[in-house]
Amino acid sequence: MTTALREELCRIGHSLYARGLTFGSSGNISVRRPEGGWIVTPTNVAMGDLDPGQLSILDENGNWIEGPKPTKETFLHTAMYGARRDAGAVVHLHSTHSVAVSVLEDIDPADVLPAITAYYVMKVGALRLIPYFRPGDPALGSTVAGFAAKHHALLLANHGPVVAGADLRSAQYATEELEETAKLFLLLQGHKIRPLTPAQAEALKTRP
Ligand SMILES: O=C(O)[C@@H](O)C(=O)COP(=O)(O)O
Ligand SMILES: [Zn+2]
Repeated sequence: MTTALREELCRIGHSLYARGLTFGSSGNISVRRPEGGWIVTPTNVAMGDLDPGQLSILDENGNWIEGPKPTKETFLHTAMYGARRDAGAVVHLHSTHSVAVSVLEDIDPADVLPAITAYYVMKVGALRLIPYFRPGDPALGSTVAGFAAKHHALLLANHGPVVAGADLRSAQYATEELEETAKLFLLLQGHKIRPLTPAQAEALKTRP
């Protein structure tokens, strides 16, 4: 099982990198292990170079116990899991349009992007903006912990998205949907838009 999870994590990292959704050695991914603890990406490794045999292992307390040195955002991932007991995976990227939106003045920190499409509402919901912290600053962990229970998708100001999902695929797809919606939002700047109404958005919470 762990071997399959390691391979899946790397396949997703390679795919994200190949499609230009994160660059250089930016971004990090983690997944919960069925036997306890987490598999996380090592620090300073490009998503395109992830190797299933070279991933970091954390125990159930978030301590590094095996493999190469984990991402410097380990506390960010563990803060997400701490607040969301149902989360099985977390993805953080530097996807361009999401980062661009994170820099805009006059966005609503409680709900950064309008409900442009149904798919966005279903995959992301209310996107919370987190104030700027230097990457790797442990103070980011406590701030994130305060919002993550209500929001599985967070946008770190002047940095990028962090998204939790039930499993790797869910976290990946939600992060990709966030990036595409950020792109649409930027494309629509200067245009009058007609987002979904609150009633239309609310109706998406129940399955047809
Ligand atoms: O922006 C940063 O520096 C980190 O958040 C990041 O994306 C990559 O850091 P590592 O995972 O430690 O390589
Ligand atoms: Zn980052």
